[in-house]
Amino acid sequence: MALKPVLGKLGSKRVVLASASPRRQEILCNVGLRFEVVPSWFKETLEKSSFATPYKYAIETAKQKALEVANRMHVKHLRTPDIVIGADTIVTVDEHILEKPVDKQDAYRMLSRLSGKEHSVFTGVAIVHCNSKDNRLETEVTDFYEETKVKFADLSEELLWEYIHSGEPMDKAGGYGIQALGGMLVEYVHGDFLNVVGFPLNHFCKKLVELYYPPPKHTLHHIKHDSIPSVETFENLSDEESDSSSPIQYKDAIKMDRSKPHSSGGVCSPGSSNIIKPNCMVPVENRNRVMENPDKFPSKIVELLDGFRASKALFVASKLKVFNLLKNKGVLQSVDVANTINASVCGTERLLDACAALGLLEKTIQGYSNTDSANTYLASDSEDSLHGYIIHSNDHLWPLFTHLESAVKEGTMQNYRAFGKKSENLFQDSYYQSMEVKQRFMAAMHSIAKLTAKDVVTAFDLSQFRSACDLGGCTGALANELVQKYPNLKVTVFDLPEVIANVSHFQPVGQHTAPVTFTSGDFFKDNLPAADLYILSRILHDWTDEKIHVLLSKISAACKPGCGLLLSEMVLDDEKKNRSTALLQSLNMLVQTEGKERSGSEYQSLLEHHGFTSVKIRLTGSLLDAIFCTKC
Ligand SMILES: Cc1cn([C@@H]2O[C@H](COP(=O)(O)OP(=O)(O)OP(=O)(O)O)[C@@H](O)[C@H]2O)c(=O)[nH]c1=O
Repeated sequence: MALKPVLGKLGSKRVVLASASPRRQEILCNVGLRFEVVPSWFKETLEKSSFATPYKYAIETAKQKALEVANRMHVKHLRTPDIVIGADTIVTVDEHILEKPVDKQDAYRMLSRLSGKEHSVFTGVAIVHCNSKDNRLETEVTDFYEETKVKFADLSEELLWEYIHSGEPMDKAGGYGIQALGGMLVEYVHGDFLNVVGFPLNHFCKKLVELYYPPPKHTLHHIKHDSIPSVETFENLSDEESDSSSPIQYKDAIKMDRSKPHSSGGVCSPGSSNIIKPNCMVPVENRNRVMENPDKFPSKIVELLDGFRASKALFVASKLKVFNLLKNKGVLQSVDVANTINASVCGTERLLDACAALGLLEKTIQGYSNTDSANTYLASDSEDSLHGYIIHSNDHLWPLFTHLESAVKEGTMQNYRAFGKKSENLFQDSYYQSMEVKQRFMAAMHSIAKLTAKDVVTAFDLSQFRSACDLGGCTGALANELVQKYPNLKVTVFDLPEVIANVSHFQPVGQHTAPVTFTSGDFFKDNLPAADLYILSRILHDWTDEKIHVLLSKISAACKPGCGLLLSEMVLDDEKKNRSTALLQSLNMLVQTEGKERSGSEYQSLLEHHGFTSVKIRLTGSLLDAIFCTKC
């Protein structure tokens, strides 16, 4: 395949898209690029008049977005990404730069300016290569821009307002979306259509070729097609060569591999499903889609086949406290590990080797030691440990998943099959039936909440609220993060009495912020504590739509106009085919609860039904996304 090597070069790298734009995510997803999404917090406030041309402004904003994410990820001691991609789209007309409208009047001003005229859409893109040296972040930035000209038809007042009331303009530069209803306003497009949508894919691929391969000019062919912009093929690029760590190294030039089956040369054909056509919704490919070349080894399928073995190796090493031992002792031979954990030498050696091959441990001639991420996330006594969730996965989720087939056939939870107990009252019967199970469950929820809380509380500006109530807030991990970020906020955690009785040993020590208050009760039965911000984190996914309506109507009744509601859940894409972690989590909800994961539009319609408006969704790139709305 001629196209694959270009993106294939990024296959072994940790690529981060520093953008909350769902369109950018779709465009890159559609071509099979694997990446994480970490939206940038950079505020688009650069002084426009200080830039000689609009595109320089777009490039600089794109650069600042990407650098902010690169720095944040580095500082947070997450694994520093290899590449961060940032982009910024602006519309220019009559020497004015139009960004996203702030309200409907602003959208009106923008669209009436564009009416009957040709304007330019610029997208600036920054590709930031990151390198962590002596704990310092080094970055190398490559940037470019693309311009597309678009002409609008004359827009009547009626059409204009109808379009504005559709809600489409609000999160889009220039106040329109050419890929949807906005396409109906357009007379012509000159240039790259995807550039208008938010990401100049063709130019991006050319940049990758420039970065990773010396372009042998004589082999570039141009293909023209009526409806599609011309595309240069990259057909003599092989994806078999070793990956160079620096993209700037031109010397490891690509070699033609004529022995490999080639595509017929047409990069984009009219029938190709990866092309976004004007006025039609973009099909989103699953980023983890099993794309195998049948002539080659089916490595993706084999990886999936192995998945359960890898999970179980992690679970068992965690259960046997191997990571705690190595954190304390540094480096040990397998025999010493075996003796300490009271296990066979031959079994321990195989487990340690598997963990090393999976990247959880380092293996040297001196013996085995923890990787940095094992020290941070796998040792049970670490601040950010995931140990609780791992043990919950082994002891609770694993038995449930062995009954996945029955769950799929019957469409119901499998608690009875897995544990011999009916779950009439889900939490009481499944998680709080014994002290041991309850503590394990709380530790699991605590570790996930700690891992995700910062992303959730910073997804939206909540500084206008004075009191918050985290319904089902369990150990208070999210609440504690909230009071750190908003010291003037008084936060109450509301949860079942069994939970509240056990929260004390999960509280942070030495924290100098206002304490969180814990109140016991059942949010389905009891009155809710008064607050001007309610929070439901990983709650709605436990329940059916009917029960969600009961809960939301109670919250809605407790809310005065202007009160906020913050949800955090894994949000599925609307077509439910793109976010495999969230889709697997939905299977996870099937085997153990009445609930499921939902898409952004599903949450939106549930919320709007109860008078919550201005529903905003932030994909955080972490394990939990955030949804915010206000009571009107
Ligand atoms: C003209 C046009 C724009 N857009 C969207 O407008 C946003 C631009 O804003 P941005 O500041 O570049 O990006 P963002 O959405 O704020 O995301 P981020 O990268 O996080 O700053 C992006 O979404 C684009 O798709 C469309 O979807 N269709 C169109 O026809």
